[in-house]
Amino acid sequence: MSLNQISEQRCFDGRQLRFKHQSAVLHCEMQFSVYLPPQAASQRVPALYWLSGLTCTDENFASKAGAQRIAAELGLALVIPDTSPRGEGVADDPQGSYDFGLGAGFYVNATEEPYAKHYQMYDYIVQELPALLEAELPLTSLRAISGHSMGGHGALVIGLRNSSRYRSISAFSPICHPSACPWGIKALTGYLGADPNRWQQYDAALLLAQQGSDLPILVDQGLADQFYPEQLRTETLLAAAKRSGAQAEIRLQPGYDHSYYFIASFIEQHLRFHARYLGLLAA
Ligand SMILES: N[C@@H](CCC(=O)N[C@@H](CSC=O)C(=O)NCC(=O)O)C(=O)O
Repeated sequence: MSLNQISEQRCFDGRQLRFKHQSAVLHCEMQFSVYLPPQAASQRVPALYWLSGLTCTDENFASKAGAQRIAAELGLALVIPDTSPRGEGVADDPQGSYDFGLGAGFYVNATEEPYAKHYQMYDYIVQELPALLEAELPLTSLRAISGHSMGGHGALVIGLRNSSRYRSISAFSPICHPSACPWGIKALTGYLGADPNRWQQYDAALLLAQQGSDLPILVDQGLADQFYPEQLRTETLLAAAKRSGAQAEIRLQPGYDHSYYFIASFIEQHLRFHARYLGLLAA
């Protein structure tokens, strides 16, 4: 067993678990959380991968979103990775700011020094973690992907680029067009270098406009979000969906901000959306 369990709590007759493991891709020890619904005691279950935002660890979503009750009802596992590599020797932002480096891996494979050795979060989420978890835990290979803000960007990019590995994509308040917002430009320059041509593979609005989507997409964006529209650029995703004819529902929700109160308000709808495409609910 290459997973070391750190903690366990009973939750809606299922198990809220936390593990650590040595990541070969990230070259460091990582922690992540998993919720196993009660059905996982007797059978393998599909999983929703949740990618969190800037400053988060694997604990924010597990403790704030209130997703476990519906996940237990549906028979859906929740896999909640950390947001960056961690530990001594992992380079951070030189200024120690919250939007780059530790807690801000942006789900890319870095090519620039001193980040390239550890900041390989794209491969960690797409390849290493599912392979590990499907070998060690009662999970099927049916997956969906979702996330918030930086994690919404990660979910959209990873889902769009890996349509054979997921059944559906959703996002809350995603950074839609990182090539053209302050958070994104800082991160993509730092991890990938100054050439914007290298950023396109990690830009959901550009990917969606160019290739459309083989997967259904659900996005919720609060209209009282302090980062909307400057950082999130939701209008670019709306335009890309329209242009490509993708099966994308992008909802603007009056009064909601960027917080986990917003996520908690709509997470049930996102879980039921994914459950339909994972075969857990009638279409
Ligand atoms: N500290 C920053 C804002 C940090 C922040 O709002 N983080 C969000 C995600 S933002 C995009 O990726 C978050 O999820 N925080 C954790 C939580 O539990 O709310 C600032 O001061 O502006």
